[in-house]
Parts: sequence; structure tokens; C-alpha cells
Amino acid sequence: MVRLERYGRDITGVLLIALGLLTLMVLVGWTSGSFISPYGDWLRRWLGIASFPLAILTALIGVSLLRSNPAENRRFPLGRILALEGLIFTGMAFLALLGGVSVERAEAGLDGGVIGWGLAYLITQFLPLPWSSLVLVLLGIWFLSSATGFHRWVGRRIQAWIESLPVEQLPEPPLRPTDRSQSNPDIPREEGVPVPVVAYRREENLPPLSLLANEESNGLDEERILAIARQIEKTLAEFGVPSRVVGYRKGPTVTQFAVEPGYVEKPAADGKMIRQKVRVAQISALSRDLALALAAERLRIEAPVPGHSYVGVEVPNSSTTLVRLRPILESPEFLKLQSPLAIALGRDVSGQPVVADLARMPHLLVAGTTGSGKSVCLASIITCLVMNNSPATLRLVVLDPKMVELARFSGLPHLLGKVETEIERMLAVLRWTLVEMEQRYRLFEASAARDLTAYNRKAERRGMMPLPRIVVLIDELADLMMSAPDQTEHSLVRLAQMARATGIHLVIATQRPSTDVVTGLIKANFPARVAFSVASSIDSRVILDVNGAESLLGRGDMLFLNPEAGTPLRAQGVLLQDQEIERVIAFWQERLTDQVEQTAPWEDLVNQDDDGDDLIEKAIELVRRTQRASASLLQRRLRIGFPRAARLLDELEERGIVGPAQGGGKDREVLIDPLDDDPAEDDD
Ligand SMILES: Nc1ncnc2c1ncn2[C@@H]1O[C@H](COP(=O)(O)OP(=O)(O)OP(=O)(O)O)[C@@H](O)[C@H]1O
Repeated sequence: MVRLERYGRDITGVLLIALGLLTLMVLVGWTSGSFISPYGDWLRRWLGIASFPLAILTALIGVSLLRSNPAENRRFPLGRILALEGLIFTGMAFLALLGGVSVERAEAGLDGGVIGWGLAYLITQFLPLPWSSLVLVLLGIWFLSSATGFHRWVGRRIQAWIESLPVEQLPEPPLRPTDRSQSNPDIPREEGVPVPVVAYRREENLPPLSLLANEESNGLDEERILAIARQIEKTLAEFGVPSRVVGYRKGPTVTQFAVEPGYVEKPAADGKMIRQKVRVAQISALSRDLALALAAERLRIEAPVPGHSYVGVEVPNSSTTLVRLRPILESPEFLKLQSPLAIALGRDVSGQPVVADLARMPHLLVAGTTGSGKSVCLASIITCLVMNNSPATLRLVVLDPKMVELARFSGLPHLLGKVETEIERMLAVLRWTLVEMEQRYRLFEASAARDLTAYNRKAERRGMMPLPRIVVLIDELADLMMSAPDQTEHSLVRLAQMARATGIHLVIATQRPSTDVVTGLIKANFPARVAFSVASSIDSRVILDVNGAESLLGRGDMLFLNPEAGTPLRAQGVLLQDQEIERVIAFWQERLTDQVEQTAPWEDLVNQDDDGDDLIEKAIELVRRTQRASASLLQRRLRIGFPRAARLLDELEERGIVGPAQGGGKDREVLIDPLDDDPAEDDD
């Protein structure tokens, strides 16, 4: 179907280009013929001089049709074409007005032809000259600006100008919002570069943004900001660290004050007094004293703010603003990414959207204590992805041992299988993901494609089904790592290293950022990380390699480390209401009513183990050596999950190596002697 549509578009495009060029040649007189010449005369008579631009426009429509490709988000610019048509017809009427609304001139193919004359005649009936020509000029300007996107550009410039106005000129020292453009180093803000128009239009088959809630903003008022700024200066001066608050950035949860270190006078060796700049470390060292003076729960100091000559003191706002998904999806920063896997994470300390492209990260590690906002973050990532992708282009695999937050996505047509909550099944999911990755590599090799995009392009051309991207989300890594550390680590690391090109991406979260869960190997392969509030600076270093996450406020306050940016960026995460998520799920369910409930593709792998025989041998050896047999012993020593250990014990019982279960948590009786041969071998 997609192919047919593509062919249809291409053929129409070529025909229109041919028609446009032929018409142009007839009009200039480069070609003539018994059919073609009357056609040229007819055009001149009806359209006048406008027949030239109309011929060019016809060819341009053909070019646009050839270039349009909904799969690559490149769409046919219908609005612009209509605006250009409008411009041409307005021009025809205007030319007729200039020619004195003369039907003779129109018949002779001059001015705007008969149509232009008709339009001019009509308008002069209602509006006499010169008002009619003024209206036509204004209409022409409007069509021209719609066709070129000029009015949007002007709108953005005006908005940028309004935003750049100082909020309030405060008395000594002047305190104004610091440069917003630098708030998110990974998204350079280029002045005047218009965001491509195509990005503003959502594909019709995607959920409308109206399903999502809008943001209500509040925050600190200017008076309170000034009071805090004074308090910061006063406190620092009291500790012998003179500084000046030179600006602030107001975010949803915190306001960052820009503190410029001042000078202190010190006696030099020759007894003279010299001026010395205050060291940045002196300001950071006073974070607790500042927190006390400002009666703030926690306070983070960014020393210095990357790319600036000041230190950032982040003071919690007395009331927080909830960050919603919709405004971020509509923001230029998000649209500029132009990626199907673009994700909206939240807003930074100056309220700017924090967005990232999962395809480029290419995996994400999320950590934070319980209640810090991990599940909410995963839920917003899922919602953001399904707002921009149909199940045909994106499939989700969701593992949620906590069985609460993400379970509500069951029923979303993008899900492969269901939301998995049992450890044994999750391990099967990881095995399946590896198999899928390898299979995709083989497919790519067979069609000489470098990655998923190249493969899908070729597949579409050959009329084959394109492969969807797959995002695997794990809401608690600790459970998996505790049950089967080797297998989990091995699978995650292999996937993280190799899955990117195959369009498989991982998002894993944990509330235990200790080195036995987030091992060195896992960390090394997940360069993009989000840290929510953690208990200690040690935990913060495990996730981010730097301190800072221990000073976060919880409830969605995060530090986002984008490998492309280098330094962690503080942000308040997106929070979705239950109704928003329900509406999005319902939208997809209604759209895909004929979707059949499919069994999980990893179903066959659930009760299989990679090294089944090997494991039983190891278990026999262990029982023989230790003369003990319990599930916990097998779990610990063989680093496997409980269900697998229990199954091994049953198998040992069948083989006559251990006795039946004793109940009450007691070890089973061991029936083999330390020196006995393996009875399994005797049987042979
Ligand atoms: N971005 C946010 N904005 C506002 N509040 C938030 C945000 N994220 C989380 N919260 C609040 O924090 C609570 C806990 O969030 P969440 O359930 O995501 O924590 P968690 O880290 O997953 O905890 P656990 O590990 O115990 O599941 C939420 O119920 C919500 O009230």
C-alpha cells in the first residue's frame, strides 16, 4: 500500500514537472503545434501574464511531490502551495486594476487575463479605487508571507524581543535574568534560524497534542528573588567572601542565582595590601551556611556555571511548577531534534525545555532513591515516544518488577507481549532481545545495509515490511541484578554495545545506585544518565561520576548527563496526569481496533536456559562438595534466580541426588557421598 502510494506520488510529480515545463516553452514561443499553440493562447487569454508563474508553480508542485516523504517527516507543503496560488490570483486582479479593468486587454492576453479582469471587476464593485488596490496589495503581502514563512519568523523575533526585555530594573546591583540561550548547552539557540515548517505539523495518524494537558506556571515573584539575592550577598560577606548576585534564572523547582566572586584585600610579602579575587571553592564551601541563612531545605552550588564567569546558587522555589509534556513537544528545541526517538525530559533551571534524542544517546540509565521520580520519568518517556510513533515504527518492551507504575501501559498497541513483572520472564526478554539483535544484524548483512534506517529504506523499495525500532524499558534493574547478575550484566552490556545500529535502545532505572547493581561495565556502556535525588554523594558519583545528586529535592528534580554535553544539567522532570496517559492509550486502541492480541515473542525462551546442562553439572558438583542442598545456596553460588534454583533442585531430586523438600525452609537431604560418582553417569 505504502509502495503504491509512493509510485502514485512519483508519477504525478514527474507529469506535473513535464506539464509545467511544456507550458512555459509554449508561452515563450519555443515550441508550437496544432494542439499546443491553441493551448498557449487559451492560457494567455484566461490568465494573462500570470500564466508564466502558474506554469512555474505547476513544475514546483511536481518537484515537491517527488521530494515529499511522510516516512521521513518530509511532507508535501500544501499550505505554501495554496498561499502561492493565492498570491498569483491576487497579482492577476491587481494587474487588471493597473490596466484599467479593461476586458479588451484581458481578451488580448494582457494583464491578469479574463480571470484577473473578472476578479478586479468584482472587487471594484464593492470597493472603489484606490481602496481596492490597497486591499489587493495587503492580501498579496499576506499570501507572500504565508508562502515564505516570513510572518512566523517575525512572530518569533517579536517574542524573542519581548523575552529579552529586563523583567524589572532592580536597584544596585542590577539583577536580571541571565542569558537563557546558554541554559542548555547541547541545544545551541541560533538567533533567527527558523524552525522548519514541516516540524510544526503532526502526521495525521499520530495522537493530537490536545490529548495532553497544558502547563500552568507560577514560581517566585521578583520581590522574593531580590530578597534572596540580598541574603546571599549578605551571608557570603559575613563569611569574608564578598560577592555580587548579578542575575538569576527562574526554573520550575529552583531559581539559580548567578554569583560573581568579588575581591578581598590581603597583605603581600612586602606589607602592601593587594586585591585578590575570591576563589570559587570558597563559595561552594559555604553551601550549608547559605542553606541555613535562606532556610532552604537543600541547596546546590554549580561552581562555576559552565561557559560563564559566575557561580550558580540554586535555591528551591517556595512553590513548584508542574512540568507538562505538551508545551515541550511543541517547543522549537524538541522540534529541532526531528527524530522519532526524541524524548522530552523536563525543564532546566531557567525553564527551558530539556530534550534529547534516544537514538543518539543511544541508551539511558536512570537512578534515584524511592519516590524520587524514576517511574514518572519512564512513564513520560513512554508517552512521549508513543505520541510520535505508531506501533508500525516503534515497539516497546516494558519490564516492571514493581508492578505498579508501568503496568498501566498494558493494552497499549506498541507493547510487545505484556508488561513483564516476573524475574524469570524478564531474563527471557533479555535473551530474546539479544536474539532479535543478532537476527537484525544478519538481515542487514544480507541486504548490505549499515543500520536500521538504511535497511528500512531498502525494504520499503523492495516492498518488504520495514522493521520497527524497539525500546526496552526496565523499571528496576536491582531485582534482575540480584537474581541473575552474570546473565543480566552480560545481556545488558552486549545490547548496549551493539544494539544501536539495529534500532534497539535500552532505558533502565534503579533505586539502588550501588556498584553491585550499576557495575563498572554497565556504567561504561550507558553514557547518558539521569540522576534523581540520591541518599549520598557516593551514590551520586556512582551514577554521574560527580557529586550533586544528593542535593536534589526529589519529586522529579533531576540531573541529566548527556554524553554530548559533558556536564550534568539540572532539570525538573515532566509529570503526566493519569488521564493524559489513558487518553493516549485509548487513542491508539481505537486506531488499531483490529490488532490481534499477540503472544510475547519471548514465550518460547521463558523456560529455557542458555546453559541448562552446564548448570545442572555445576549444581551436582556444588551439592557433592558442600553436602548441602537449598535453593538459596544454589542461587548464591551459581548466581541464578530463585525459580531457576527451585527447578534445579527438583531436577536433582529426580536424579536421586537430593531428597524431597523438607518444608519449613530446611535444607534438603543430600543423597550423594562426597566421593560418590555422579549417579547420572552411572545410569548411562
Ligand atoms: N516530575 C515530577 N513533578 C512533580 N512531582 C513528581 C515528579 N516526578 C515524581 N513526582 C512525585 O513523586 C512521586 C514518586 O515518583 P515515582 O513513583 O516516579 O518515584 P520512584 O522513584 O519511581 O519511586 P519508587 O522507586 O519507589 O517507585 C510521584 O507520585 C509524584 O507525586
